[in-house]
Amino acid sequence: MLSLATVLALPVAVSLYFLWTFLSLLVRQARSPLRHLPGPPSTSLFMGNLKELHDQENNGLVARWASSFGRAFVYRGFMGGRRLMLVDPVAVNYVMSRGYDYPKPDFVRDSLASMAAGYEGLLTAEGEMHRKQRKILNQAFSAAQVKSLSPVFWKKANHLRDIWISIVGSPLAYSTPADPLMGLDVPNRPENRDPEDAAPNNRDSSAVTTSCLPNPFASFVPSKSSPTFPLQTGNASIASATSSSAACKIDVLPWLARATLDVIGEAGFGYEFHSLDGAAEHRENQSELAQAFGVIFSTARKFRVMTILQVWFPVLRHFRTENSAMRQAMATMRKIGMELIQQRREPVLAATEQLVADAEKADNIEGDRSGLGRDLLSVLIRSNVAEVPSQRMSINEILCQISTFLAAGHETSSSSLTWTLFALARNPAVQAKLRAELRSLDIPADVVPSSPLIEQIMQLPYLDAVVRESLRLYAPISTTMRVASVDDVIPVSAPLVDRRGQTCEYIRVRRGDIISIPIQALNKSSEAWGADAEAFHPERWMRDSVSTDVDDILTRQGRRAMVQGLWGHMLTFGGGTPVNGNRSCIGYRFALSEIKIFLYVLVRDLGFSIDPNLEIEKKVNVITRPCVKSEPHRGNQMPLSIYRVPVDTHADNETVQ
Ligand code: HEM
Repeated sequence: MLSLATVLALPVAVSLYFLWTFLSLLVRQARSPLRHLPGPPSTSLFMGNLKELHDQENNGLVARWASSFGRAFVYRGFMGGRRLMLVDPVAVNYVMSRGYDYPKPDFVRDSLASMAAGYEGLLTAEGEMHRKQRKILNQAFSAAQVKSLSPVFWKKANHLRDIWISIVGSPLAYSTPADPLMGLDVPNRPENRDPEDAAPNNRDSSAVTTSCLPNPFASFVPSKSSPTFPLQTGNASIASATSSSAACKIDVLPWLARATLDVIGEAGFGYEFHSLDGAAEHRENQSELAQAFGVIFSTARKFRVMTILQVWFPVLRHFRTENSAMRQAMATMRKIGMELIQQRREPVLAATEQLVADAEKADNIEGDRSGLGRDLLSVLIRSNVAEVPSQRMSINEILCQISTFLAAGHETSSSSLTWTLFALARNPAVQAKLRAELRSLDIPADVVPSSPLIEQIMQLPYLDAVVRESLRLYAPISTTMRVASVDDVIPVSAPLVDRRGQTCEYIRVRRGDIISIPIQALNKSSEAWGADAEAFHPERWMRDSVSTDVDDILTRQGRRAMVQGLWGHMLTFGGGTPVNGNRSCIGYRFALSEIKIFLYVLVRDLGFSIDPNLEIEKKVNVITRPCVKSEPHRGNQMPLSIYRVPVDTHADNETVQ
């Protein structure tokens, strides 16, 4: 029998814990040097400035704050917690290039981990574990290895092109409403509904999405619309402009998400998701793993009060409620990951042993390892049996990498492709010029191009300029967050004046201070990119007769961005250094190659336009996705009109709406 004292002790201990945690956080906040920096007033006791920030991609809030408060200012997070926002290029470069001193905050890692990445995947690992994994995995993303994946990109791009052509040819054939996420309806079944859902019949509208809790796994975009719907009246001009075919309105977002999931499944792991076959009449082809991902992503998109409390009270992270569908989905992911490893283990290890034996026979002590498979799964399997601990990954680490790469590797690319097609639809002259360039290379669709031909696609200057400009204006990951793991001083490009009127040569931070890096706002800074920074203007990247070096061209245009970043003077793919934490995108070559090949295949034969009255907004839930402003109830979508462009159409004659 429990004594009364024991019964009372538990709630008292729990209350004390919460009080203690809360008070120590308040004390820490009060003592943080960030309190001296200027910033906007908090607009909510509980949410700080987060509600306003939620729409920052559409209202230019960060730029306005920066013009009022300077290049480093403080805004308020949950319960008024101070967060440092950096738009100063020197400060941004300093933080981003010190990935291990400035890791991802715990609540970000927790959030990523609970959505399939686990704590041991490349996105979530920190310190030595991350350094080891990055070194092992780099070989699967070398330029040569990515080049060898071109046939997969080509095949999937053509598959999508054929589907769109068949829809354009016969709109009604696809008019059955289908869930864009492979027809999944699992989370909507009453038995699978999450008890925390306020309005179970209106699942997504009850879930507030936010950019404050980065979650790349929240990114499978269950738009509420059918991926295709028949052409509406009023678009007759498109049909007449494209004599040989009518246009069809298609929500390109879910189609591109399917295509890029199929790409990473096959290119990374030799796994067929069959998600492009997932239109209404092919549901039986959808893979088990695709369905599991659907459940995980749609559950992960929800944002609840509990999530906020878990940021402040870490103990609550142990009380995550997962419904049965989520638990089942996680188990399926693990099971299929294990199957993939088992299937490939023997051939990979046999090939490795053979190479070692051959090397010994040839008295080659170093061992020629060039013949080893460098695909992601082979690299992972070999790492599991490596003798040297610094090259070895456990089975759990490998399983985490599989889910990490499947998730991180497809939604970013599909978001990027979606926004590029949107930009082309909104800029018909750019689209026509690009198509003319693409058609200058005559590659038959039914033949996988040779390596030199693929290289020619990669080198097309206008295609390159369009991709750069789109990745600048529509960075799929629009904000990233870091936390100071040590007390530090961050250098700045010019002295700051703090709230006390004192001039500071640097920013002082304390261990535990949270830092926001607004990637998208930096990419659109007029200081770096000029007065037309907000405009889609691929010409800014064009090589000219004086120079073929884009860096040189940008400098001469006075547009040289001051942020270093991994690629193109932008943080679109993040940044970092091997010495102190390279947290930049390991898959950027993969993404660039995939995006260029998809654009080549799709834009060469198909035209894209958009109703000029449609207002498209950015919605951020780690990944930036489009929404139609007047149709928030439909969720994420990008309805474009697609039509065939006859081969004899010349750029000058193209009258695209
Ligand atoms: C347009 C497409 C893509 C964009 C814009 C993009 C962007 C980024 C960014 C900004 C980061 C750093 C995040 C942070 O530090 O907070 C990142 C990390 C990462 N990306 Fe990508 N990514 C893309 C495609 C891909 C692809 C195709 C893959 C894999 C096939 C991939 C795998 C990863 C992984 C594993 C990380 C974590 C790296 C680490 O921490 O060491 N990404 N990506």
